[in-house]
Amino acid sequence: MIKISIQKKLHMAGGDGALNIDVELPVQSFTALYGASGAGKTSLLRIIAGLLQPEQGIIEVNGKIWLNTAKKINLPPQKRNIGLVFQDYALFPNMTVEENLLYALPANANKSKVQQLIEITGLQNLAQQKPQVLSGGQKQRVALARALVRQPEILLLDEPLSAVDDATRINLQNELQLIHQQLKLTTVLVSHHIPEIYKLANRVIRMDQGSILQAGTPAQVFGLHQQQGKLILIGEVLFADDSRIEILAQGNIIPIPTSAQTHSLKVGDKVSIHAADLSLQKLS
Ligand SMILES: Nc1ncnc2c1ncn2[C@@H]1O[C@H](COP(=O)(O)OP(=O)(O)OP(=O)(O)O)[C@@H](O)[C@H]1O
Repeated sequence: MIKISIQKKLHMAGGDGALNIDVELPVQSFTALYGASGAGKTSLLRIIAGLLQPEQGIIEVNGKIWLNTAKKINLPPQKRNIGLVFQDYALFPNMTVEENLLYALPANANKSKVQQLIEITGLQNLAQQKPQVLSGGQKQRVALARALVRQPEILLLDEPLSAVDDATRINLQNELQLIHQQLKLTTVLVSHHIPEIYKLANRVIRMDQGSILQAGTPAQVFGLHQQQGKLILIGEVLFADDSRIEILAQGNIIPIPTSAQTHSLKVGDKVSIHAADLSLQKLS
C-alpha cells in the first residue's frame, strides 16, 4: 500500500492556495489523476518523486518511509524507487536509445534488463539510433523504457501521451496497459482524456484547487450521476457532424441525433447526457 498524506502551499493563478491530499494507492493499482489545469496534479507527482517538498506530510511505500516531515525523514529522488515520464521526453540527445537506457541503469546492475525493456517496448530496430531521428511516439516509448530500468515501485506518468497523434496514442496506451500488468507496477497517470482513463485506470482521483473532489472507479467518477433526481451520464464527444454526434460514455459509444443544442459541440468536449430525453449539455 502507498500512503500519501501531504500539505503544500501553492502559488495558484487566483492567489495563494494549498495542496491537501490524503490518499492510499493499492499496490499494482492504476490510478488516474484528473482535474482542471492548475488543480495540483503535477505538483502531487513531483512531491511523490521527491522533486517538490511539502510543508507537512507522510509518504509511506510498502512499509518504507519516504517522507515524514515530523521525523525529518525525506529521501532524495534517487533513493525513492520511482519511474517518471513527462510529456517532454527529456532524452539525452547525444546518446543512442540503448545508451539512454544504460545511463539510467545503476552501476553493477545486470545489463540484460535494458535489452529486456528494449524488447518489451518494441525498440529493437531503433536501439542504436539517436533521439533526433525518432518520432514523438518512439521517443515516448524510449522515455517509458528508461523510466522502467530501475524496476520502480511506482511509475509516475504526467500526460505522457498528450503530444502524440491519435493512432500512436492508442498503440502506446495498449503497450502501457501490458507493461503495467507484466511488470506488476503501481502506476499513477495524469490525464485529461476520459476515454484514456476508462481504458487504462481502475481508479480515478478527481482533483480541484489542490484537493480531492472525488475518488473511485472510472464508472463511479465519470459514469452515472443523479442530478436533481434525474439520471445523467458523463461523456466525451468522439465524433460530430451535421447529422449525428457520437459520445463515449461508460465505455460505450452513444449516437445522438443533432439538434439546436448540439450545434456548437466539437470532438473532445465533455458533455452530460440526460438519460430521460438523451439531451446533451456542454460541461465547462
Ligand atoms: N514549486 C511550487 N511552489 C508553489 N506553487 C507551485 C509550485 N509549482 C507549481 N505551483 C502552482 O501550483 C498550482 C498547481 O500546478 P500544477 O502544475 O500542479 O497543476 P496541474 O493540475 O498539474 O495543471 P495542468 O493540468 O495544467 O498540468 C499552479 O497554480 C502552480 O503555479
